[in-house]
Amino acid sequence: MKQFEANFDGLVGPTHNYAGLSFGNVASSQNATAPSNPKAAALQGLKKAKALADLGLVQGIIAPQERPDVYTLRQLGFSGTDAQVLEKAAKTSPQWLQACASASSMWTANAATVSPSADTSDGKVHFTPANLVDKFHRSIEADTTSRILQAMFYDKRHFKHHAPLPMHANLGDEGAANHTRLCQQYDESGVEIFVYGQSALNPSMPKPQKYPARQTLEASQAIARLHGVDDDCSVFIQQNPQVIDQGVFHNDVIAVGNQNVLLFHEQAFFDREAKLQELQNKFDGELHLIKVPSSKVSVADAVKTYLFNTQIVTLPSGEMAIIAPTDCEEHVGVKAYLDELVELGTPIKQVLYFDVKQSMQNGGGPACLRLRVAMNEQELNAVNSQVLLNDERYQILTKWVERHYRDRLLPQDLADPQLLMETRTALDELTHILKLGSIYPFQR
Ligand SMILES: NCCC[C@H](NC(=O)CCC(=O)O)C(=O)O
Repeated sequence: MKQFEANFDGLVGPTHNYAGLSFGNVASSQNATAPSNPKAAALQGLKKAKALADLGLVQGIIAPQERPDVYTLRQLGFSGTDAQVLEKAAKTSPQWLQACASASSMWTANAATVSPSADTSDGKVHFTPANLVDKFHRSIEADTTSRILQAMFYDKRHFKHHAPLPMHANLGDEGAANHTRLCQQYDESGVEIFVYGQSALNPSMPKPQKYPARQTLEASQAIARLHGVDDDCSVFIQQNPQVIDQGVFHNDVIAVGNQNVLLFHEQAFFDREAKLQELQNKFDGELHLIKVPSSKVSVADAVKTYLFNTQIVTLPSGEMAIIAPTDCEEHVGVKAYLDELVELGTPIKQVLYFDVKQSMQNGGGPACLRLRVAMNEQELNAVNSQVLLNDERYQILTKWVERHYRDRLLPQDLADPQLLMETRTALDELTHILKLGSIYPFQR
Protein backbone atom coordinates (compact mmCIF):
# COMPACT_ATOMS: atom_id res chain seq x y z
CA MET A 1 0.00 0.00 0.00
CA LYS A 2 1.17 3.54 -0.68
CA GLN A 3 2.23 5.68 2.25
CA PHE A 4 2.73 9.39 2.60
CA GLU A 5 3.87 12.05 4.93
CA ALA A 6 1.78 15.05 4.07
CA ASN A 7 2.77 18.56 5.10
CA PHE A 8 -0.01 20.95 6.01
CA ASP A 9 1.30 24.50 5.91
CA GLY A 10 -0.26 27.38 7.76
CA LEU A 11 -1.59 30.00 5.40
CA VAL A 12 -0.36 33.30 6.86
CA GLY A 13 -3.26 35.47 7.99
CA PRO A 14 -3.96 39.08 6.91
CA THR A 15 -2.85 40.56 10.28
CA HIS A 16 0.71 39.17 10.19
CA ASN A 17 2.75 41.65 12.23
CA TYR A 18 5.72 41.99 14.55
CA ALA A 19 4.63 42.68 18.10
CA GLY A 20 7.41 41.17 20.20
CA LEU A 21 4.99 38.82 21.93
CA SER A 22 7.22 35.79 22.46
CA PHE A 23 9.70 36.21 25.31
CA GLY A 24 12.43 33.62 24.79
CA ASN A 25 12.09 33.77 20.97
CA VAL A 26 14.97 35.99 19.92
CA ALA A 27 13.65 37.01 16.48
CA SER A 28 10.24 37.98 17.87
CA SER A 29 11.86 40.27 20.46
CA GLN A 30 14.35 41.76 18.01
CA ASN A 31 11.80 42.65 15.35
CA ALA A 32 9.10 44.05 17.63
CA THR A 33 7.43 47.12 16.04
CA ALA A 34 9.08 46.57 12.63
CA PRO A 35 6.65 46.98 9.72
CA SER A 36 5.40 43.69 8.32
CA ASN A 37 4.19 42.70 4.87
CA PRO A 38 1.29 40.24 5.27
CA LYS A 39 0.89 39.84 1.51
CA ALA A 40 4.54 38.91 1.00
CA ALA A 41 4.39 36.60 4.04
CA ALA A 42 1.42 34.67 2.69
CA LEU A 43 2.89 34.45 -0.82
CA GLN A 44 6.27 33.25 0.51
CA GLY A 45 4.51 30.50 2.44
CA LEU A 46 2.37 29.45 -0.51
CA LYS A 47 5.40 29.35 -2.78
CA LYS A 48 7.27 27.05 -0.43
CA ALA A 49 4.22 24.80 -0.13
CA LYS A 50 3.72 24.70 -3.90
CA ALA A 51 7.38 23.82 -4.46
CA LEU A 52 6.97 20.78 -2.20
CA ALA A 53 3.83 19.75 -4.07
CA ASP A 54 5.79 20.10 -7.33
CA LEU A 55 8.45 17.77 -5.90
CA GLY A 56 5.75 15.11 -5.76
CA LEU A 57 4.92 15.40 -2.07
CA VAL A 58 1.46 15.59 -0.61
CA GLN A 59 0.96 19.17 0.48
CA GLY A 60 -2.02 20.75 2.21
CA ILE A 61 -2.99 24.10 3.65
CA ILE A 62 -4.34 25.04 7.08
CA ALA A 63 -6.51 28.14 7.17
CA PRO A 64 -5.58 31.13 9.34
CA GLN A 65 -7.66 32.33 12.29
CA GLU A 66 -9.99 35.28 12.68
CA ARG A 67 -7.94 38.22 13.99
CA PRO A 68 -8.20 40.63 15.69
CA ASP A 69 -10.03 38.35 18.12
CA VAL A 70 -12.66 40.78 19.41
CA TYR A 71 -14.37 37.98 21.38
CA THR A 72 -11.35 37.60 23.65
CA LEU A 73 -11.09 41.38 23.98
CA ARG A 74 -14.73 41.41 25.09
CA GLN A 75 -13.90 38.76 27.69
CA LEU A 76 -11.31 41.22 28.98
CA GLY A 77 -13.97 43.90 29.46
CA PHE A 78 -13.68 45.96 26.27
CA SER A 79 -17.23 46.67 25.10
CA GLY A 80 -19.39 48.33 22.48
CA THR A 81 -19.36 47.73 18.75
CA ASP A 82 -16.42 45.79 17.28
CA ALA A 83 -14.84 49.10 16.25
CA GLN A 84 -15.24 50.47 19.79
CA VAL A 85 -13.73 47.31 21.29
CA LEU A 86 -10.66 47.77 19.09
CA GLU A 87 -10.42 51.48 19.81
CA LYS A 88 -10.70 51.10 23.59
CA ALA A 89 -8.17 48.29 23.69
CA ALA A 90 -5.74 50.30 21.52
CA LYS A 91 -6.08 53.31 23.78
CA THR A 92 -5.74 51.71 27.20
CA SER A 93 -4.04 48.33 26.63
CA PRO A 94 -2.33 48.02 23.25
CA GLN A 95 -0.58 44.87 24.48
CA TRP A 96 -3.90 43.04 24.71
CA LEU A 97 -4.88 44.24 21.27
CA GLN A 98 -1.58 43.02 19.83
CA ALA A 99 -1.93 39.65 21.54
CA CYS A 100 -5.45 39.31 20.14
CA ALA A 101 -4.38 40.32 16.62
CA SER A 102 -1.38 38.06 16.04
CA ALA A 103 -1.34 35.83 12.98
CA SER A 104 0.64 33.28 15.00
CA SER A 105 -1.55 30.33 13.97
CA MET A 106 0.54 30.33 10.76
CA TRP A 107 3.10 28.19 12.61
CA THR A 108 1.16 24.98 12.30
CA ALA A 109 3.96 22.89 13.80
CA ASN A 110 2.36 24.24 16.97
CA ALA A 111 -1.20 23.46 15.93
CA ALA A 112 -1.30 19.92 17.26
CA THR A 113 0.56 16.70 18.00
CA VAL A 114 -0.28 14.01 15.47
CA SER A 115 0.28 10.27 15.87
CA PRO A 116 -0.12 8.18 12.72
CA SER A 117 -2.37 5.13 12.80
CA ALA A 118 0.56 2.69 12.72
CA ASP A 119 1.61 3.90 16.18
CA THR A 120 -1.75 4.09 17.97
CA SER A 121 -3.65 1.41 19.88
CA ASP A 122 -6.92 1.84 17.94
CA GLY A 123 -5.33 2.16 14.49
CA LYS A 124 -6.59 5.71 13.90
CA VAL A 125 -4.66 8.91 13.26
CA HIS A 126 -4.80 10.91 16.50
CA PHE A 127 -4.76 14.70 16.84
CA THR A 128 -4.41 16.77 20.01
CA PRO A 129 -4.49 20.53 19.40
CA ALA A 130 -1.77 22.25 21.43
CA ASN A 131 -2.99 24.41 24.32
CA LEU A 132 -0.01 26.81 23.86
CA VAL A 133 -0.57 28.16 27.38
CA ASP A 134 2.89 29.67 27.75
CA LYS A 135 2.05 32.62 25.50
CA PHE A 136 -1.30 34.34 25.84
CA HIS A 137 -1.50 35.26 22.14
CA ARG A 138 -1.07 31.61 21.22
CA SER A 139 -3.33 30.16 23.94
CA ILE A 140 -6.36 31.64 22.13
CA GLU A 141 -5.70 29.53 19.02
CA ALA A 142 -6.71 26.08 20.28
CA ASP A 143 -10.53 26.18 19.85
CA THR A 144 -10.46 27.34 16.26
CA THR A 145 -7.53 25.03 15.51
CA SER A 146 -9.71 22.14 16.71
CA ARG A 147 -12.55 23.15 14.43
CA ILE A 148 -10.24 23.58 11.44
CA LEU A 149 -8.56 20.20 11.93
CA GLN A 150 -11.94 18.51 12.30
CA ALA A 151 -13.14 20.13 9.08
CA MET A 152 -10.04 18.83 7.30
CA PHE A 153 -9.87 15.36 8.84
CA TYR A 154 -13.59 14.78 9.35
CA ASP A 155 -13.84 11.03 8.67
CA LYS A 156 -14.31 9.41 12.08
CA ARG A 157 -13.38 5.99 10.73
CA HIS A 158 -9.80 7.16 10.33
CA PHE A 159 -9.25 10.26 12.43
CA LYS A 160 -9.59 10.76 16.17
CA HIS A 161 -9.61 14.31 17.59
CA HIS A 162 -8.89 14.99 21.26
CA ALA A 163 -9.56 18.18 23.18
CA PRO A 164 -6.52 20.35 23.96
CA LEU A 165 -4.95 19.51 27.35
CA PRO A 166 -6.30 21.53 30.30
CA MET A 167 -5.11 25.14 30.16
CA HIS A 168 -2.56 25.10 32.96
CA ALA A 169 1.18 25.74 33.02
CA ASN A 170 1.82 22.23 34.38
CA LEU A 171 0.46 20.92 31.09
CA GLY A 172 2.07 23.40 28.72
CA ASP A 173 1.92 21.82 25.26
CA GLU A 174 3.41 23.22 22.04
CA GLY A 175 2.37 20.48 19.63
CA ALA A 176 4.48 18.90 16.92
CA ALA A 177 7.33 21.42 17.36
CA ASN A 178 8.37 19.21 20.27
CA HIS A 179 7.48 15.89 18.69
CA THR A 180 9.35 13.97 16.01
CA ARG A 181 8.61 10.55 14.67
CA LEU A 182 11.18 8.16 13.29
CA CYS A 183 10.15 5.14 11.23
CA GLN A 184 11.23 2.95 8.32
CA GLN A 185 8.13 3.55 6.19
CA TYR A 186 5.50 6.14 7.11
CA ASP A 187 2.76 3.53 7.43
CA GLU A 188 4.83 1.24 9.65
CA SER A 189 5.00 1.59 13.40
CA GLY A 190 7.76 3.99 14.45
CA VAL A 191 9.22 5.64 17.53
CA GLU A 192 7.71 8.93 18.64
CA ILE A 193 10.16 11.31 20.29
CA PHE A 194 8.56 13.67 22.78
CA VAL A 195 10.93 16.49 23.72
CA TYR A 196 10.02 18.56 26.77
CA GLY A 197 11.59 21.62 28.35
CA GLN A 198 10.89 20.87 32.00
CA SER A 199 9.02 18.66 34.40
CA ALA A 200 6.24 20.55 36.19
CA LEU A 201 5.90 18.02 38.99
CA ASN A 202 9.45 16.86 39.63
CA PRO A 203 11.40 19.78 41.11
CA SER A 204 14.71 17.90 41.09
CA MET A 205 14.93 18.00 37.29
CA PRO A 206 16.87 20.89 35.68
CA LYS A 207 15.14 23.96 34.28
CA PRO A 208 16.22 26.92 32.18
CA GLN A 209 17.09 30.04 34.21
CA LYS A 210 16.35 32.84 31.82
CA TYR A 211 13.66 31.86 29.33
CA PRO A 212 10.52 29.75 29.77
CA ALA A 213 10.43 26.04 29.01
CA ARG A 214 7.15 25.91 27.15
CA GLN A 215 6.59 22.14 26.99
CA THR A 216 6.27 20.00 30.12
CA LEU A 217 7.04 16.32 30.50
CA GLU A 218 3.59 15.86 31.98
CA ALA A 219 1.94 17.28 28.84
CA SER A 220 3.98 14.99 26.59
CA GLN A 221 3.09 11.96 28.70
CA ALA A 222 -0.62 12.86 28.63
CA ILE A 223 -0.53 13.05 24.83
CA ALA A 224 1.20 9.70 24.47
CA ARG A 225 -1.52 8.20 26.74
CA LEU A 226 -4.36 9.87 24.84
CA HIS A 227 -3.00 8.68 21.51
CA GLY A 228 -2.42 5.13 22.71
CA VAL A 229 1.29 5.26 21.86
CA ASP A 230 2.88 2.68 24.12
CA ASP A 231 6.28 2.65 25.84
CA ASP A 232 7.95 0.57 23.13
CA CYS A 233 7.06 3.27 20.60
CA SER A 234 7.98 6.38 22.56
CA VAL A 235 11.01 8.12 24.00
CA PHE A 236 10.79 11.19 26.26
CA ILE A 237 13.83 13.42 26.02
CA GLN A 238 14.50 16.57 27.99
CA GLN A 239 15.72 19.49 25.97
CA ASN A 240 19.00 20.91 27.25
CA PRO A 241 17.88 23.81 29.50
CA GLN A 242 21.01 25.75 28.53
CA VAL A 243 19.96 25.95 24.89
CA ILE A 244 16.47 27.14 25.86
CA ASP A 245 18.27 30.01 27.57
CA GLN A 246 20.01 30.75 24.26
CA GLY A 247 16.75 31.13 22.38
CA VAL A 248 15.84 27.54 21.50
CA PHE A 249 12.20 27.85 22.54
CA HIS A 250 11.05 24.70 20.71
CA ASN A 251 12.87 21.45 19.93
CA ASP A 252 12.42 22.07 16.20
CA VAL A 253 14.89 24.95 16.51
CA ILE A 254 17.66 22.45 17.39
CA ALA A 255 16.69 19.04 15.94
CA VAL A 256 14.75 17.60 13.00
CA GLY A 257 13.92 14.03 12.00
CA ASN A 258 12.48 12.10 9.07
CA GLN A 259 12.13 8.33 8.68
CA ASN A 260 15.48 6.87 9.82
CA VAL A 261 17.33 10.19 10.04
CA LEU A 262 17.70 12.46 13.05
CA LEU A 263 19.71 15.66 12.58
CA PHE A 264 20.47 17.42 15.86
CA HIS A 265 22.89 19.82 17.46
CA GLU A 266 25.28 18.25 19.96
CA GLN A 267 23.88 20.49 22.69
CA ALA A 268 20.21 19.81 21.90
CA PHE A 269 19.41 17.20 24.52
CA PHE A 270 19.95 16.64 28.22
CA ASP A 271 21.29 13.15 29.01
CA ARG A 272 21.91 12.76 25.29
CA GLU A 273 23.81 9.48 24.99
CA ALA A 274 21.45 7.45 27.19
CA LYS A 275 18.42 8.81 25.36
CA LEU A 276 19.85 8.17 21.90
CA GLN A 277 20.68 4.63 23.00
CA GLU A 278 17.07 4.12 24.14
CA LEU A 279 15.93 5.47 20.79
CA GLN A 280 18.19 3.08 18.88
CA ASN A 281 17.02 0.15 21.05
CA LYS A 282 13.37 0.88 20.33
CA PHE A 283 13.90 1.58 16.63
CA ASP A 284 13.69 -1.37 14.32
CA GLY A 285 16.66 -1.02 11.96
CA GLU A 286 19.48 1.32 11.10
CA LEU A 287 19.28 4.92 12.28
CA HIS A 288 21.27 7.83 10.91
CA LEU A 289 21.97 9.97 13.95
CA ILE A 290 23.64 13.08 12.54
CA LYS A 291 25.16 15.14 15.33
CA VAL A 292 26.21 18.67 14.44
CA PRO A 293 29.11 19.82 16.64
CA SER A 294 29.34 23.32 18.11
CA SER A 295 32.73 23.66 16.41
CA LYS A 296 30.92 23.57 13.06
CA VAL A 297 27.70 25.44 13.95
CA SER A 298 27.24 27.28 17.23
CA VAL A 299 23.89 27.31 19.01
CA ALA A 300 23.73 31.06 18.31
CA ASP A 301 24.14 30.46 14.57
CA ALA A 302 21.56 27.68 14.67
CA VAL A 303 19.10 30.11 16.29
CA LYS A 304 19.98 32.84 13.81
CA THR A 305 19.78 30.77 10.62
CA TYR A 306 17.30 28.05 11.68
CA LEU A 307 19.50 25.27 10.32
CA PHE A 308 17.45 22.75 12.31
CA ASN A 309 14.11 24.32 11.49
CA THR A 310 14.50 22.77 8.09
CA GLN A 311 12.22 20.10 6.72
CA ILE A 312 13.79 16.79 5.80
CA VAL A 313 11.53 15.25 3.17
CA THR A 314 11.63 11.98 1.29
CA LEU A 315 11.32 12.50 -2.45
CA PRO A 316 9.53 10.02 -4.73
CA SER A 317 13.01 8.71 -5.70
CA GLY A 318 13.55 7.61 -2.08
CA GLU A 319 16.31 10.16 -1.56
CA MET A 320 15.88 12.87 1.03
CA ALA A 321 16.07 16.62 0.53
CA ILE A 322 16.42 19.29 3.14
CA ILE A 323 14.19 22.35 2.80
CA ALA A 324 16.06 25.28 4.31
CA PRO A 325 15.44 29.01 4.71
CA THR A 326 17.61 31.29 2.56
CA ASP A 327 18.99 32.58 5.86
CA CYS A 328 21.06 29.34 5.96
CA GLU A 329 22.37 29.96 2.45
CA GLU A 330 23.41 33.51 3.37
CA HIS A 331 25.49 32.35 6.36
CA VAL A 332 28.95 31.21 5.29
CA GLY A 333 29.47 28.64 8.06
CA VAL A 334 25.98 27.15 7.91
CA LYS A 335 26.03 26.99 4.11
CA ALA A 336 29.37 25.18 4.30
CA TYR A 337 27.88 22.70 6.78
CA LEU A 338 24.89 22.01 4.51
CA ASP A 339 27.20 21.55 1.51
CA GLU A 340 29.08 18.99 3.58
CA LEU A 341 25.93 17.30 4.91
CA VAL A 342 24.77 16.16 1.48
CA GLU A 343 28.13 14.42 0.96
CA LEU A 344 28.14 12.51 4.26
CA GLY A 345 26.64 9.34 2.83
CA THR A 346 23.32 9.72 4.70
CA PRO A 347 19.97 9.61 2.84
CA ILE A 348 20.03 13.46 2.64
CA LYS A 349 21.25 14.27 -0.87
CA GLN A 350 20.19 17.82 -1.65
CA VAL A 351 19.36 21.16 -0.10
CA LEU A 352 16.65 23.48 -1.43
CA TYR A 353 16.46 27.04 -0.14
CA PHE A 354 13.30 29.11 0.29
CA ASP A 355 12.75 32.71 1.24
CA VAL A 356 10.40 32.72 4.22
CA LYS A 357 11.86 35.86 5.79
CA GLN A 358 8.53 37.38 6.81
CA SER A 359 7.98 34.36 9.03
CA MET A 360 11.63 34.04 10.09
CA GLN A 361 11.52 37.56 11.53
CA ASN A 362 9.03 36.26 14.07
CA GLY A 363 11.03 33.11 14.78
CA GLY A 364 9.30 30.72 12.38
CA GLY A 365 11.23 28.78 9.72
CA PRO A 366 10.13 26.22 7.10
CA ALA A 367 9.49 23.52 9.72
CA CYS A 368 7.45 25.84 11.97
CA LEU A 369 5.14 26.52 9.05
CA ARG A 370 4.06 22.90 8.59
CA LEU A 371 2.18 20.18 10.41
CA ARG A 372 3.12 16.67 9.34
CA VAL A 373 0.53 13.94 9.02
CA ALA A 374 1.75 10.51 7.97
CA MET A 375 -1.02 8.52 6.30
CA ASN A 376 -1.71 5.46 4.24
CA GLU A 377 -3.63 5.70 0.99
CA GLN A 378 -7.06 5.09 2.52
CA GLU A 379 -6.51 7.80 5.11
CA LEU A 380 -5.27 10.28 2.53
CA ASN A 381 -8.36 9.58 0.43
CA ALA A 382 -10.48 10.44 3.47
CA VAL A 383 -8.98 13.94 3.86
CA ASN A 384 -11.08 16.92 2.73
CA SER A 385 -9.53 17.15 -0.73
CA GLN A 386 -10.10 20.91 -1.00
CA VAL A 387 -7.30 21.60 1.48
CA LEU A 388 -4.73 19.77 -0.66
CA LEU A 389 -2.58 21.94 -2.85
CA ASN A 390 -2.49 21.46 -6.63
CA ASP A 391 -1.82 23.88 -9.50
CA GLU A 392 -5.36 25.13 -9.60
CA ARG A 393 -5.75 25.69 -5.86
CA TYR A 394 -2.37 27.38 -5.71
CA GLN A 395 -3.50 29.87 -8.37
CA ILE A 396 -6.79 30.46 -6.57
CA LEU A 397 -5.10 31.02 -3.21
CA THR A 398 -2.43 33.29 -4.67
CA LYS A 399 -5.10 35.45 -6.28
CA TRP A 400 -7.09 35.42 -3.05
CA VAL A 401 -4.04 36.76 -1.14
CA GLU A 402 -3.33 39.37 -3.78
CA ARG A 403 -6.92 40.57 -3.63
CA HIS A 404 -7.35 40.79 0.13
CA TYR A 405 -3.99 41.36 1.84
CA ARG A 406 -2.15 44.57 2.69
CA ASP A 407 1.52 44.92 1.91
CA ARG A 408 2.38 46.94 4.99
CA LEU A 409 1.19 46.71 8.56
CA LEU A 410 2.39 48.33 11.78
CA PRO A 411 1.21 47.34 15.26
CA GLN A 412 -0.86 50.55 15.43
CA ASP A 413 -2.82 49.49 12.31
CA LEU A 414 -4.30 46.57 14.25
CA ALA A 415 -7.02 48.85 15.70
CA ASP A 416 -8.25 49.83 12.24
CA PRO A 417 -11.83 48.49 12.05
CA GLN A 418 -11.38 48.27 8.29
CA LEU A 419 -8.68 45.63 8.80
CA LEU A 420 -11.14 43.48 10.75
CA MET A 421 -13.69 43.79 7.94
CA GLU A 422 -11.07 42.95 5.32
CA THR A 423 -10.03 39.90 7.29
CA ARG A 424 -13.57 38.63 7.73
CA THR A 425 -14.37 39.13 4.06
CA ALA A 426 -11.23 37.26 3.08
CA LEU A 427 -11.78 34.39 5.53
CA ASP A 428 -15.40 33.99 4.54
CA GLU A 429 -14.29 33.48 0.95
CA LEU A 430 -11.52 31.13 2.07
CA THR A 431 -13.91 28.81 3.89
CA HIS A 432 -15.69 28.33 0.58
CA ILE A 433 -12.45 27.75 -1.35
CA LEU A 434 -11.29 25.14 1.19
CA LYS A 435 -14.82 23.81 1.94
CA LEU A 436 -14.36 24.16 5.68
CA GLY A 437 -17.90 25.14 6.68
CA SER A 438 -18.51 27.81 9.33
CA ILE A 439 -15.39 27.47 11.41
CA TYR A 440 -14.95 31.13 12.42
CA PRO A 441 -16.72 32.87 15.29
CA PHE A 442 -18.01 35.63 12.96
CA GLN A 443 -19.73 32.96 10.86
CA ARG A 444 -21.50 31.29 13.77
N1 LIG B 1 7.25 27.63 15.81
C1 LIG B 1 7.52 29.03 15.66
C2 LIG B 1 6.64 29.84 16.53
C3 LIG B 1 6.95 31.29 16.49
C4 LIG B 1 6.01 32.09 17.35
N2 LIG B 1 6.26 33.52 17.19
C5 LIG B 1 5.39 34.42 17.64
O1 LIG B 1 4.34 34.11 18.15
C6 LIG B 1 5.80 35.88 17.48
C7 LIG B 1 4.61 36.82 17.45
C8 LIG B 1 5.05 38.25 17.61
O2 LIG B 1 5.98 38.53 18.37
O3 LIG B 1 4.43 39.13 16.96
C9 LIG B 1 6.14 31.67 18.80
O4 LIG B 1 7.03 32.21 19.49
O5 LIG B 1 5.39 30.78 19.23
